[in-house]
Amino acid sequence: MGTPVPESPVLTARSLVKDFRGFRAVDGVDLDVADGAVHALVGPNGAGKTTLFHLLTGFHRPTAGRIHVGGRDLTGKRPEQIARHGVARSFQITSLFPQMTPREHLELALQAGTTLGWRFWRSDRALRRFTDRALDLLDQVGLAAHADEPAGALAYGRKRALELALALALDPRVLLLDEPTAGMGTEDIDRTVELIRRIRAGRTVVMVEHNMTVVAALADRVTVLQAGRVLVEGPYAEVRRDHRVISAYLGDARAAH
Ligand SMILES: Nc1ncnc2c1ncn2[C@@H]1O[C@H](COP(=O)(O)OP(=O)(O)OP(=O)(O)O)[C@@H](O)[C@H]1O
Repeated sequence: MGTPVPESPVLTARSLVKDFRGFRAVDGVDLDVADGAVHALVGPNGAGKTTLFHLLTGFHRPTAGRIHVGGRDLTGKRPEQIARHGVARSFQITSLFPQMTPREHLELALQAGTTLGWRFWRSDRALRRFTDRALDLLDQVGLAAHADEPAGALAYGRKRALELALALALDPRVLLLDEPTAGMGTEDIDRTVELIRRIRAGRTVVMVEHNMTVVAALADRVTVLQAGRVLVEGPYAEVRRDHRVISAYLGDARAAH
């Protein structure tokens, strides 16, 4: 019997750096996201969470360092190339088309994601397949009853649920969520936590999240960033007790609420 091999991470970053005209927003970050985990990125305002998120999804090119997904080096790849390797991110509401219905958004996303040719997906059978899958995804995020309303008329929480469904349309192995509960009231937050619990099955979730109750409810591991660096990394229960985190982040957050 050999030594047990530690669970291999699905997503890793090594010595990741991002400079903006001389300002170092991400400063040598190492990150290991375990396969199947919910991994939260937290930290005070300006810590570099969003910049790191953009680096991991190819929306920013790193100044230095490397990013691997499933053992493959994807450093410097474009967002669509990274998406093709099973990494999808939630999109912001601003990317929704107000006149289009949730079903139409999903059908479009599913069509765009197919490798089948134009002729194929114009056939009735193919279109029906997209419609069935679109309705299935809308059902998963609790939007089945709103499938045919204009997206612009949906309540805020439902728009965010539609963003999630759009990311799920790619059936990603790794799903990155940018502040999934930002701007939500308690009811929508609870619903979103339940939703993430459901959709995490069979995939890995990385989320930037300010709400520590949400982090506590969902995250297996937490990386705390401060001034572009990893301050602490570990399970939430340990991280929340770490005195450096309490003073750098939780203390600030408590003071602010
Ligand atoms: N495009 C940019 N150009 C210049 N500076 C930037 C740019 N994007 C981010 N920064 C700076 O990098 C630092 C980290 O920003 P980032 O948005 O990643 O932090 P954050 O942890 O996500 O903060 P918040 O919680 O407020 O969203 C900040 O000081 C910010 O002003």
